[in-house]
Parts: sequence; structure tokens; C-alpha cells
Amino acid sequence: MPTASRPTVAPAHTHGQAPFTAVLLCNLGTPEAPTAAAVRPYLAEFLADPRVVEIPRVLWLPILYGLILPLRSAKSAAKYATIWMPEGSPLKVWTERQAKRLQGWLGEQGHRVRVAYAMRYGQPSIATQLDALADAGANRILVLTAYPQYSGTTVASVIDAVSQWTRTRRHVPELRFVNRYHDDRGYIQALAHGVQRHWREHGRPDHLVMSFHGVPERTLHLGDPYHCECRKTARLLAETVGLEPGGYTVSFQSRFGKAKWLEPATEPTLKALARDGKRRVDVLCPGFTSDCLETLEEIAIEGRQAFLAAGGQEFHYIPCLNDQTEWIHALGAIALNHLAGWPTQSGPDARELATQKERAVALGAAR
Ligand SMILES: C=CC1=C(C)c2cc3[nH]c(cc4nc(cc5[nH]c(cc1n2)c(C)c5CCC(=O)O)C(CCC(=O)O)=C4C)c(C)c3C=C
Ligand SMILES: [Fe+2]
Ligand SMILES: [Fe+2]
Repeated sequence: MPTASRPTVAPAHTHGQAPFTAVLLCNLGTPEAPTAAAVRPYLAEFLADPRVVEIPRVLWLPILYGLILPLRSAKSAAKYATIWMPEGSPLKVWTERQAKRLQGWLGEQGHRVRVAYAMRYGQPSIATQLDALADAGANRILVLTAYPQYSGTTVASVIDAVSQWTRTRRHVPELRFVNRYHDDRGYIQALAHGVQRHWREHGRPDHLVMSFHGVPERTLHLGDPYHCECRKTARLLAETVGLEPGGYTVSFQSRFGKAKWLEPATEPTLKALARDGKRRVDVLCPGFTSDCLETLEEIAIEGRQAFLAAGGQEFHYIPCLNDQTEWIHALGAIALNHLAGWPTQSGPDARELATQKERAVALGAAR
């Protein structure tokens, strides 16, 4: 019989890895390539989500597969081709950089948190990334979406995907969700910083348009807070950069389908401003934290053409937050606020370590 030595059996739930806390940054998703073949499965997954198109499945799916996908995939791919970056789709490139820089910044601050990113539609999927984190030992996961304003069509859909994933796991990690940050100080300040930097370099416009992604107007009457949260973001940003209510307009872009969407729509707004004699208009898309098809193609290309064709003289598109330092710090602060009171199991929480030395020891131990 072997002599009794001290058992060194690892806790079964982590298979030997030290448990850790993770942040999963979730964005919408984007095709893998600017081709009809790659756009089609992405659009199919997106538009078949009952959170996105609230039409009974039996009516909608035949329209989606019979009409929308065959007609839209190639048209949409051609648009993606105009904005594609050497590294890939802008939405994915920026989301990946945000996750990397967020991880780096949290580490510099002494927080032992792993940051990963996932896409609600397409790859890397929420389930794939949650599996990877949980398999590596994540026992607490904060789900942070790329959407500052809550909408059932976006944030709730991410929560649905996470809930679907929990059904596939025996040992489900603790989960938290950030549902919104439309009025977060850091978010507003980061937006204001981008606007003011643009104005320092190019002067101020005659008018600022803040264009948000639209949703069907019906969702507002059904209680979706999205519209109100967009208006509040815009008001706080206007106050921060010193714009009077007459100096800016909130509009909604990307209408899809025949139903009535939130108004005013962005393109008619730009044309009306040109006809009203506004020489120069600047456009910002505060609801998008990363530049993507909807900002770079629909606004910076098509919006510009519409404004100039209607008699406008100068059109400036102000880029999204992307990986700007102010935004990474704000995102970090949002994450830390939601992680508060959620200590790691493997020792004292780095945030509560009193000295630099203790922090260094804890960080060393975590590697
Ligand atoms: C069908 C209805 C749609 C709703 C409702 C909707 C809400 C919504 N979307 C975003 C953010 C993004 N949408 C993007 C693209 C996009 N959106 C729709 C439709 C709805 N969106 C479509 C059909 C498309 C594809 C564009 C095309 O094929 O022409 C994107 C960009 C993705 C990219 O790859 O760059 C983003 C981001 C929000 C925030 C939102 C509700 C608040
Ligand atoms: Fe959309
Ligand atoms: Fe669009």
C-alpha cells in the first residue's frame, strides 16, 4: 500500500487551473469576408433572431430566405468591400483592439482580470468564447456589450445567447451583465474628447448631427428604453461640448423593412440641413462604439454624398470611440464598477491589496 502522502488533487471544477474573473466584450458581429458567400450566413443568423425582427417565424423566414438573403447578400458585400481594412472588417478589428487594450490597462492597474471578445452573430461566437473562458477556469464572467444604449434588439439578444450557453454547461460560472452605460461619465467624456479634438483641428461646424442606429418605432411604444437613452446620451454630450439645443439634431439611421422606424431619419435630416443653408455639418455616431459598415459606409460615404448633393458645402464625419485611450479607460472603469464586490477565489482581490509589493506578489502568483 502506498504511504499516505498529502493529496494534491486539484478542485474538480477548474481541472487544476486557478479560477479567475473574466470580462467578455460582446459586439454585434460581421461577415468574415466582403463577399456574398460570407455575408449571407452572417445576415441569415442576424435576421433570423426573433429579438431583431419581431415578425412571427412562419411569416418571416420564407421572406428572409426567399427574398432578403438572395437580394441583399451581394449588395451588402459590395458595401463592405468599400470599408474593408487590411486586417479585416472594421467592427471586428476595433473590437479586438478594444479587448486587447482593455486587458492591458486593467493589468497595469493591478487587476487580475482576463478580457476576451465575442460576436453575437458570426465568429468568435459567444458560446465559443464562454466555453474557452470556462474551460480555462473562469468562475466569474462579466458580460459587457458594445452597446451603450439598451435595446431589446441588441443587449437582450446577447443575454439570450449567454442563457442558451448556460444550458450546455454543468458547472455554470457566476455571471453579471452590463445592460447600459448611455449616461456614464467616462463614456460621455470620451465622446466629448473626440468631438473637441476634431473641432480643435478643423474648427466648429454650423450644425452637429448625432446619428444613432434606428429601431422600429413600435418598440418604443412597447416599452423599449432605447429611444430615451439615445436622447439622454445626446443631451449630456451636447452639454459637455457646449452646444445649445438648436446646434444639434438627433437622428436615426439604417432603416430596414417597411415598418415605421424612429424619426427623424438621418439622410433626410442631412438633406434638410443643406437646404436650410447649413454650410458645414459634422456627424457623430455615439451609439456605435466601433466604426463599422453603418458608420463608414452609410454615414461617411452615403451621408456625405446626400448632404453635398443637396447643396451642403462641407461634411465631416467624426470617428467612433474605437481604441481611443479615453474610451479604453472609461470602458475599464465601467467594468471595474460592475466587478466591485466580486472578489476572486484565489486570494485577495487585487483592488484591495494595500501596497505595491502585495500587488506585485499577487500578479506574479497569477502568472
Ligand atoms: C432588421 C432590423 C435591425 C434592427 C432592429 C437593428 C438594430 C440594431 N443594430 C445595431 C448595430 C449594428 N447593425 C449593423 C448592421 C445591420 N443592422 C441591420 C438590421 C437591424 N439592426 C442589418 C440588416 C445590418 C447589415 C447591414 C447590411 O447588410 O447592409 C451593424 C454593422 C455590422 C458590421 O459588420 O459592420 C451594427 C454595428 C444596433 C446598435 C441596433 C439597435 C439599437
Ligand atoms: Fe443593425
Ligand atoms: Fe446600413
